[in-house]
Amino acid sequence: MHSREQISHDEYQKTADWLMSQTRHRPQVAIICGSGLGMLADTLKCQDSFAYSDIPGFPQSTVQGHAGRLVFGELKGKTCVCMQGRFHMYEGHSLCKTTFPVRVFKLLGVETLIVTNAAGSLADSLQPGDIMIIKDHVNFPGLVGLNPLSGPNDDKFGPRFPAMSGCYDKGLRCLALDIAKQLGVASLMQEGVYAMVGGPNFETIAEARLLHRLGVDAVGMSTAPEVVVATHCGLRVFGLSLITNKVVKSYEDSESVNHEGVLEVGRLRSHTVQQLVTELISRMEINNNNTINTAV
Ligand SMILES: O=P(O)(O)O[C@@H]1C[C@H](O)[C@@H](CO)O1
Ligand code: HPA
Repeated sequence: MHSREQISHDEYQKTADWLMSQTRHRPQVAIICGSGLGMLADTLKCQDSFAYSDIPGFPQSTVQGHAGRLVFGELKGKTCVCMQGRFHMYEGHSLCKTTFPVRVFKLLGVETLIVTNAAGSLADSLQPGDIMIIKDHVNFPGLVGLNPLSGPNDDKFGPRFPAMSGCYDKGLRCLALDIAKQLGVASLMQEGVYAMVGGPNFETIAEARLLHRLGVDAVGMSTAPEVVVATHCGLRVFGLSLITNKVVKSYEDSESVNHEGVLEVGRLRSHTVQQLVTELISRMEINNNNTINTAV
């Protein structure tokens, strides 16, 4: 684990410059697709897509259900960039590598980041197939010093000590709940607290009980570092957890979770997640006025 690896501003800039030389899209919104949720990119029109292996400086995806493609395109009048596949700490990436794309998005002019993930539920009110709007998170690796912002601060991106108290935008959370009502899927949706654990193993029963007692509603292995870096550099953030399984909390329970089951729930709910994200992007207000840059 190289958690203290540093990436210079120039390296982020080089990747952003390369992307801007390859596509005329200038994205306002970035989407990170969680396990089994890569179909979110399919909604984009006028696509330009790049394999991660072709993008200078980009890490590689190694997890099944994470295709490893960056897709640019238009959605309901907004320009978007979508990561079909994210990077996890448990793959052996340093935290600054797992969050590398977020700073590149900032340099591309992105203003809003939408993060999605697959997660197991601890709250009794959350069933597999439900969608949790992330209200807040507990960054367990971060609490013990595994933080992508560790090391010298890059003041060009943000301050040394960024506040995280309002990191999931309240206006977007309210808008998403409103959209859920209009789409007739409000019964599937509620707000909750996501916790990131390091993975790659799923939780023991004792760990599940601990998380439950701490007030965690859903647990996963990603998202928090991306949100920390996004908030540090001033991006507005919206997050969704697709609940793919109930975390086993009882010694009497003979069920156990596996990655195939996680991906399967992603496929089953793909249409609803797509509709929600599309409507949210369509209705969100954007301050800047990026459109396709015909000069490139
Ligand atoms: O990328 P996400 O957080 O959606 O992936 C979750 C956590 C693990 O990577 C995997 C477990 O099935 O899904
Ligand atoms: N625990 C951790 N990560 C997960 C889970 C889980 O139960 N389900 C999907 N990702």
